[in-house]
Amino acid sequence: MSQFAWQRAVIKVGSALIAPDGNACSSQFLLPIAQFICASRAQGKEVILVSSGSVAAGRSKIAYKHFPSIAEKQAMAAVGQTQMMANWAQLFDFDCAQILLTSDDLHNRTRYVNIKNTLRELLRNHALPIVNENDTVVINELKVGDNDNLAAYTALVAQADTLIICSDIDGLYDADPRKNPHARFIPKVHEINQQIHDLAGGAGTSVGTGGMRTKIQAAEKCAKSGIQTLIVNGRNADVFAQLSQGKQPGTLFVPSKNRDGARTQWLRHTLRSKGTLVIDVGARQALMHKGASLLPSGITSVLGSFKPGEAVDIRCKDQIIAKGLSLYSNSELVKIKGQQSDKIDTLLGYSSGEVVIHRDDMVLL
Ligand SMILES: Nc1ncnc2c1ncn2[C@@H]1O[C@H](COP(=O)(O)OP(=O)(O)O)[C@@H](O)[C@H]1O
Ligand SMILES: N[C@@H](CCC(=O)OP(=O)(O)O)C(=O)O
Repeated sequence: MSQFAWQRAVIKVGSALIAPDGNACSSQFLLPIAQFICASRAQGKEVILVSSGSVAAGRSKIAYKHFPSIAEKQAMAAVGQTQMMANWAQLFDFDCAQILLTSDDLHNRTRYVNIKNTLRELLRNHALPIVNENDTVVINELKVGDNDNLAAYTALVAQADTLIICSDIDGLYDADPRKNPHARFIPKVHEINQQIHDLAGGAGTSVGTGGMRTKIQAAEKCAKSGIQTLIVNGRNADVFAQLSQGKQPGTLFVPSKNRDGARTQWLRHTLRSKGTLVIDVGARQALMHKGASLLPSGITSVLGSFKPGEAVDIRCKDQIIAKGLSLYSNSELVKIKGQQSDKIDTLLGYSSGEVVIHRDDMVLL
């Protein structure tokens, strides 16, 4: 079995472990995880917990008909969150700190910095941060939506070196083992490409959200930032004994060698796009394969409302291929799209440069 080393980890625990029967908290699977956290801290390692389960924990407390509405689920989360926190807190003899986040918080620079500072202070004071999505205040479009991606964002903000996702399955298989009994286990993934994304299916139980699909997305975010991700079966106590001995159970996603710098990370993960530039196939080719900047001539349409300096998605046909900072506003781009760069001056009466998005201000997605 391979060795597994880390210093600062985000450990994500899914609903299936917090509330295994789907409607109340249980400590059944949490004890080995808590023991592992304590043992790791005693070795000088730092841990941040991302814990799901508030909706499942509060399910039996809120009346609903066949399927709970969004408001009913939000009420379940509000009741369940305190129970989930209490469930963890009883397993530790140090302070637990509740952090509830939304996607907005992670995409706003001031809030992002505040989250980063709070996490740093909590770790410095040996408290255990326990993060969940703030389900009360978000509607679907503004949600991170699943705690796998929330855990990846948390690992980025906290500058962790490792993300450990504790699920109800041993790791990644080449098909969902709940549906295909012949699925084969994959212990290590060196590159997260389309083929790996295609292996992943949805949630395995009614309490899980996102399934393996969102775990691979989380692993990809981390890999691009130099963070390793391990998916393990949190129902198997032996997994945590192995981790404590520095061994690697589960599926390890090796971090990318060409890790993003801080600016690229900011562009890729933190900045929220205010609009979309649709480009033609020639421009796509130039961006994807020639390292080119985006010129007005390759833009076929402009969507959304944005100012110069704001982030936009770059789309070709149905695929968003890149994101970048536009030097021009949407109304300026409507006038210069499809035109040669030397016409910008004449069309606008001024020019902010011959490119619309400079290569240095762009990330391929
Ligand atoms: N290729 C795959 N390999 C392993 N598990 C998969 C795969 N595709 C889908 N799954 C499903 O993902 C489930 C775990 O995700 P999920 O139900 O969201 O749990 P969690 O609460 O841990 O996030 C597994 O139980 C399994 O059924
Ligand atoms: N905020 C939700 C998290 C939902 C979620 O992502 O669940 P899971 O797939 O079990 O990690 C809750 O606490 O119920």
